[in-house]
Amino acid sequence: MASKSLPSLRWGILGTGWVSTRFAADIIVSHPSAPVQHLITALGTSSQTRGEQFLSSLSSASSLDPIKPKIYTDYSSVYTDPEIDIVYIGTPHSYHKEQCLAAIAAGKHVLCEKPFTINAAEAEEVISAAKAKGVYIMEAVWTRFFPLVLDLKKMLHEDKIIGDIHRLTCDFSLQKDMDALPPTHRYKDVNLGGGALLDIGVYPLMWSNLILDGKVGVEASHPEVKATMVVLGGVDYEDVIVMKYPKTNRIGILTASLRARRREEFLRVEGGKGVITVSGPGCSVPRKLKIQVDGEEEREVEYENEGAGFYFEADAVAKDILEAKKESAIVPLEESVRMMRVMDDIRKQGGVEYPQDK
Ligand SMILES: NC(=O)C1=CN([C@@H]2O[C@H](COP(=O)(O)OP(=O)(O)OC[C@H]3O[C@@H](n4cnc5c(N)ncnc54)[C@H](OP(=O)(O)O)[C@@H]3O)[C@@H](O)[C@H]2O)C=CC1
Ligand SMILES: O=C1OC[C@@H](O)[C@H](O)[C@H]1O
Repeated sequence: MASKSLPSLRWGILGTGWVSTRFAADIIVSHPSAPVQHLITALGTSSQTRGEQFLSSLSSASSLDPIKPKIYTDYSSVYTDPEIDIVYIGTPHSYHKEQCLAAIAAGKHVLCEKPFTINAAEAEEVISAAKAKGVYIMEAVWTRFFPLVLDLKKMLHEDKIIGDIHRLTCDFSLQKDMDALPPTHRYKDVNLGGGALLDIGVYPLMWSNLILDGKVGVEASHPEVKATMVVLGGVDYEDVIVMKYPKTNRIGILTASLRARRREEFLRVEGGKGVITVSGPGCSVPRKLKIQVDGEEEREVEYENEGAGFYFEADAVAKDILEAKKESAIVPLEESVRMMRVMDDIRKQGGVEYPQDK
């Protein structure tokens, strides 16, 4: 259990699906560096049964004490509950905008799953509302908070261990049986923001910006983007994206697929003095660096963490809120808008249009 002397951050979780389950399980376990005790105060779900299943699935249910989460079968009760400080949005992409706006209007802080919204116009609307209300909001780009990523940034950009970075390749593929999924599945339904780009293509784009640009938000430059997609039923199953960063003279080839085999080694960065590759169970979950520097013995660095590792981002959010910040320096709001603009451009080139674009 977390020390009783820690302040608490009271979460309301929207949606009881895949990511909410993992997020909740990770944050209720106390970690030595946690700046707060994370408390899950309430769930918003479409059904009482799903809410109960969600709570019983949390492996260490005892650490949910001293507060037993309330189950609301309407999401709106989460926004108005005075015992909630922050709303975590773990629902399909197309709900993000309206749920962010509703939570903000109720004066709650927000951590919203990636992609932040469906397009840049929606992202701008949410950010304006959060700024007007004076609440904290962040897109849950959890990968940026892994210690491996913080170390890699230092190796590449401060210590420059592979010299000038020239190019990278990055892939995120999930081998889904797309034919077997119902048309209403969030991977397939154009009304839910279906397709590979918004769901998993966001991660290769994140690595590309992180490595080839090195800056985020207003400090980052505007890359040139060329893209093509395989579009079936109105959504992209396959994406190939070429990124060029004129300011740094770096280039990247990014791929995402909902029907190709997952690659353990998903990222390769090449520089003038060496190569670094990154592997893990998914492009979102980096676990191992392989470092090859010219003239040195190759070495591997493995990173382990409890659970999936969502507590790194949750702790960073808690720290920001304790410090009365309104946005994250690691995932600033302008970076989320920039990502949405790049994805708008990629979709335009690839031929994917959502109802929200009209
Ligand atoms: N950071 C990360 O690693 C990950 C992030 N994500 C992001 O999280 C979001 C949710 O993804 P994921 O958890 O995989 O999705 P799931 O389909 O597993 O869960 C989504 C939940 O949202 C609620 N919901 C509300 N309306 C709908 C609807 N029309 N269709 C389906 N569900 C609905 C349901 O909860 P209920 O019935 O309880 O209301 C459902 O369980 C996405 O935006 C995705 O990009 C997803 C996976 C990993
Ligand atoms: O963010 C994600 O990472 C894991 C994938 O399985 C999921 O579809 C995606 O939303």
